[in-house]
Amino acid sequence: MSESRVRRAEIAIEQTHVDRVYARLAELRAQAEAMRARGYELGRGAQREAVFEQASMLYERDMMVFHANQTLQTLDAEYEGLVFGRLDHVDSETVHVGRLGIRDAEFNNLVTDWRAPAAAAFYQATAEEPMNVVRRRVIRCSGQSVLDIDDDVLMPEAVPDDMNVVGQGALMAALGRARGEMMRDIVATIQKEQDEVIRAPWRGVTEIIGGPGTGKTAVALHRAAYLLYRYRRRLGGSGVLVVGPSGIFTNYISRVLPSMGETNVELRSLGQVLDGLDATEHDPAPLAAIKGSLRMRKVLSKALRETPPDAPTEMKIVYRGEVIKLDSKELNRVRRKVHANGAPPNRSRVRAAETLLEALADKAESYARADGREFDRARLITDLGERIDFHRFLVVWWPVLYPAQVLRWLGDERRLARVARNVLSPEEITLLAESLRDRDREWTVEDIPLLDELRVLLGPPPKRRRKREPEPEQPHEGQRRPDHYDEYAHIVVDEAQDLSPMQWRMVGRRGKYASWTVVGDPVQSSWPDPEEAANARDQAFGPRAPRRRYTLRTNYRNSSEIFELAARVVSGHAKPDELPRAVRATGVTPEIRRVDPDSRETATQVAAKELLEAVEGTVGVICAMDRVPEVRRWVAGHGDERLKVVGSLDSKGLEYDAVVLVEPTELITESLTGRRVLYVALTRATQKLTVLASDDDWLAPSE
Ligand SMILES: Nc1ncnc2c1ncn2[C@@H]1O[C@H](COP(=O)(O)OP(=O)(O)OP(=O)(O)O)[C@@H](O)[C@H]1O
Repeated sequence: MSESRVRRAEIAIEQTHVDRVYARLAELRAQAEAMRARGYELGRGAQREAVFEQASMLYERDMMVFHANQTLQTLDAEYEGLVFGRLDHVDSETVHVGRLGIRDAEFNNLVTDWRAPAAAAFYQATAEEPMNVVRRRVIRCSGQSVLDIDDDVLMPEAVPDDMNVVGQGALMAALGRARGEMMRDIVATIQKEQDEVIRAPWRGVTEIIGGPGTGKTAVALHRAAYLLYRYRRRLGGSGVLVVGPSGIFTNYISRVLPSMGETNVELRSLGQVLDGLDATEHDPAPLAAIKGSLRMRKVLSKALRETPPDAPTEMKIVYRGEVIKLDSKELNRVRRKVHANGAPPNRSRVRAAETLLEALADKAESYARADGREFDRARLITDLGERIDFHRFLVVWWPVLYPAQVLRWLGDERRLARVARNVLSPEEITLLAESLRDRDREWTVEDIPLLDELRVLLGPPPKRRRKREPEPEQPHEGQRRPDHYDEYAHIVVDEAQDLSPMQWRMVGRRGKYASWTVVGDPVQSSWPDPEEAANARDQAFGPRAPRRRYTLRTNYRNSSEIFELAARVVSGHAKPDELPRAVRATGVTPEIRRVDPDSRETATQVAAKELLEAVEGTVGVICAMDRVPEVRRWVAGHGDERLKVVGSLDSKGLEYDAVVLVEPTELITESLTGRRVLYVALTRATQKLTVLASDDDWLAPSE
């Protein structure tokens, strides 16, 4: 038989199996629907029963509806190719591997979940250690149709006569495929070194180190899916948080987990970690360095002890015909005394009232003593403590403080200089005050950890009393995170090398009892003080957390030609063994075009057009952050959805079929860690790269 007929015949065999799987899926769905309906029915019946039966029926109803909903949620996920693999074992047993485990009515496995131990050989078997697998087959589907198959023979000596082997290289085929706007899952082609990381124990801290394109992000997301599958009880309730560098990035990876049926995962960019805020803009590098440094803790904790700008500087209250007065010095003394207790200000209202009353009593006592009068201290304290004018004063003198308000106070340079004395330099104080002064300015990504720090330092504002409304009766729809609960059971931090110490504190707060998967490439780091960040990071993990570290060494993204150029640019900043090995040669070398500044716009338009024509998938135009609006205007005319303009810092973690890189030297000069940012930008393309440069500085051997 010719190769193509064999292939067609084998595809037909797999199609028959896939058809059985979908038929069974429809049955399971119908059963789950019926169960849910029965559950509701039971609930209605319960209302007529005596209290005891009622309670047990309602419980049963809740459980039925809960399980039915969970099953439906799993069955309804939009699986891209439910079945994607098959193992033929030496004893002729076959196992189909998929995104979900499905059994037939007799409890035989139709599909084994990729995360189950029985599927591990799909990723771990090699020719050296075949784990009794004769043939490993990758099945590529679109919806319910089998498009293609690809086989690996692991035990050539054990191939039976009637076993056909088709094609070769599912991995290379996957790597060469066009990229879309969203990252895809890699369940069908996870490599052995990656699988080890995915299935590593859940406790403690799992660090994934590796160069660009080594699949760190993909592996971390698959690990989250794996952990949720294996430890659903432990992790399901308080959930998994994935923190990425930018909104563009979290959007880019947002389809991966749902495509594996996992929805109990929260994806947040660093600008979104604090509930209710969504910062996207970055501060310039020198300012970001100040705001990210641990020194800001000192500044903030001093700032909130200051007198609020609008607070009265004097208190006068009339008691029994006499005016008792506290001047600003005396009031400040009272304030200091309350703060000396160390409790958050929003929790110190009562103490502030008591201390103020004591100060008023001291004052009145001194007047009385001077006049030789009798004085009833306890009486004065009780009387004044009940007076409305005393409380009116208290709410403006010791107001409830909100993080945004306190941070804005520091826009007043004199105030900032007072609280940052000996902590920040005068230049730093000027720079920071200037950035916080403008009230119309949106919060930046770097402001968010400061606001979060203040949130904790200030304590929660007292709750307004509201009339309690009865909760509407609802059967619970599965394990849900409680609202406003900001702790997680597992936290994945991507691009961890860039987190500032203050950002580590913010993320650490959400994982006091969590286990961690931390992803990074030290060579891509854009944070200037790695040691300070490492300490903050260790604090976030907790001192006793067991740690394991994995290094991924194969670059699956870039063609070897593209990666060679990137490696050259960063050579002075990385040890040779820190750079990964790109496995896919395309024969297409990157193009470096010399453009003078006047022709930049046209050159960008031309290069973008060429690349859009040359590749099937996405094209990214990467430039310095400052240049983004201008470059967006230049290429707006293309009107092609596949074309995206992105600033250097926002390009982290993303990838495109082809990239136009505009003025590489500008990427070096705009950031504190220069060449590393350029290295990131140069490693975004899978197939083609065009660099437009008006100078050669970026190519010069680095210091
Ligand atoms: N085993 C695999 N099979 C198929 N594709 C893979 C595999 N491993 C990685 N890839 C692909 O390689 C590309 C790079 O992966 P990913 O973005 O996870 O790398 P990264 O290490 O996080 O990169 P960077 O640090 O540069 O952002 C992605 O398109 C991913 O799907």
